[in-house]
Amino acid sequence: MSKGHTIPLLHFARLLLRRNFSVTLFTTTANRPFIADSLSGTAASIVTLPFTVSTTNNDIPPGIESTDKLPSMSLFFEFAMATASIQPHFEQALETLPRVSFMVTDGFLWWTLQSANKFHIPRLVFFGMSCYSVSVFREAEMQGIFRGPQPDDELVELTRFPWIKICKEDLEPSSRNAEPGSIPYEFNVKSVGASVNSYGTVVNSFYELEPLFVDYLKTTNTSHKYWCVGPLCLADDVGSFSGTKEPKWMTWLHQKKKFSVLYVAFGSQAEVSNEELEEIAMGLEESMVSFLWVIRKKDWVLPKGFEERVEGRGMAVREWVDQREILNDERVGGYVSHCGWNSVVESVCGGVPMVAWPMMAEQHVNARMVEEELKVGIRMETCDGKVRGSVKREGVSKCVKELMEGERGIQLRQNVKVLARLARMAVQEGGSSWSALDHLIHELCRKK
Ligand SMILES: O=c1ccn([C@@H]2O[C@H](COP(=O)(O)OP(=O)(O)O[C@H]3O[C@H](CO)[C@@H](O)[C@H](O)[C@H]3O)[C@@H](O)[C@H]2O)c(=O)[nH]1
Repeated sequence: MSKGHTIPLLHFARLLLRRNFSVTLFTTTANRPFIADSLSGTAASIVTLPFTVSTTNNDIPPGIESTDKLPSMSLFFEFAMATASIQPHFEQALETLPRVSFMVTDGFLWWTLQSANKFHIPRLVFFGMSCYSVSVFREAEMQGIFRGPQPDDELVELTRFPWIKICKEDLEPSSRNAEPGSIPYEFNVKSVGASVNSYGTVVNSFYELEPLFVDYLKTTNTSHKYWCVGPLCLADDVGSFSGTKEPKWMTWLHQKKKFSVLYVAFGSQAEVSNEELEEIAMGLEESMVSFLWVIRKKDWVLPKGFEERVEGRGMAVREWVDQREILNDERVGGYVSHCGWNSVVESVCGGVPMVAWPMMAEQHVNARMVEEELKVGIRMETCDGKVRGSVKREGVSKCVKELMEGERGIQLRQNVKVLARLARMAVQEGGSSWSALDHLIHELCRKK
């Protein structure tokens, strides 16, 4: 019930359909059109379950069934906890299905493990995170870094991976400071507990991207399996989600030169403040680079005269775009990204280097991976150099110029192109992700 989780799961469904599996998608009323649209023309069945949010203080208006529609992401934990009301409907529907080989459910829907156990169906978890971030969080947790006495922004070396240094600020404050008994704490305990006790995890990644971390997860927890079957975004032809009429931004993009356009977008749910939007606008204007900027916020007004001043060179849109199509266009030469894992993977597959500007969830650790481990991006400069420090127009302008016009940008583009090639090889017949899916199918279907 979050676009960043739904989209890769839909791609995974396509992979299974292509291998002649019969696939049933469970969703809720308001989410059904998105799912049905994405899977149109396939043989997937869709089951719609009712969802009524009932929270203690009624902060979540009725009819909200996806995190990108929440009035504020601070309501996320209440929203996620409320999904447990779907469980009886889910189980009723499971009773009507023919024999099920396995279920793949979102890591946030912890209660699906109980249902899976009741019906003797192996549950595979999908969290949508990289093996790098799961490994880093696990090691940091075991070393007690997030509860240590050091200042929030002091970097601490991971004993297991000594070249990686992280600080408390790399973990979301709502998780770091969650008190036992609080909703965030209970939610984390439930979802992590259910995940650990599930049969295995499906990962939207590929072995060659992060071999050390895939091996680490596989060897440190032998009772739980990991299958890297990605990049899942390659399961679908680019552009297959779009309608028939070319959107105005694609027509605009098609008039530009190779590698000349900077794409700026922050995923489906990050909350960018009005002050930050103002700094982005002014930074992009000052940089003189050509840009395509997706502003999700409907009620924020662009600075006076901005559109006239950047006319021809820059375009700002508020619609839902086909991001994969944009990142696969050779005219796009850089991406200012919040580092949601899907966006990182899509950027890698498109061969597009990044300016990493993490905002929430595990994105700060993803940003470290992008810059320090994969070497396919630079970190957005904050005014005080701190991980969660504020970003000003000078930082925006400097970083995007470095990416689009500097020597470092050229090197990063070369690095990411290598990974893009490896990504394609991984999903081809005989590639690592192809084989991982073979093993998954063989193991779970033979088990039945
Ligand atoms: O206009 C838009 C906006 C988004 N997208 C797509 O939406 C997805 C967004 O996913 P992601 O980049 O991962 O960002 P979030 O939506 O913020 O994802 C959440 O889920 C991810 C997977 O768990 C986490 O890595 C993130 O931190 C978390 O915020 C991607 O496939 C984008 O291509 C579009 O196609 N068009």
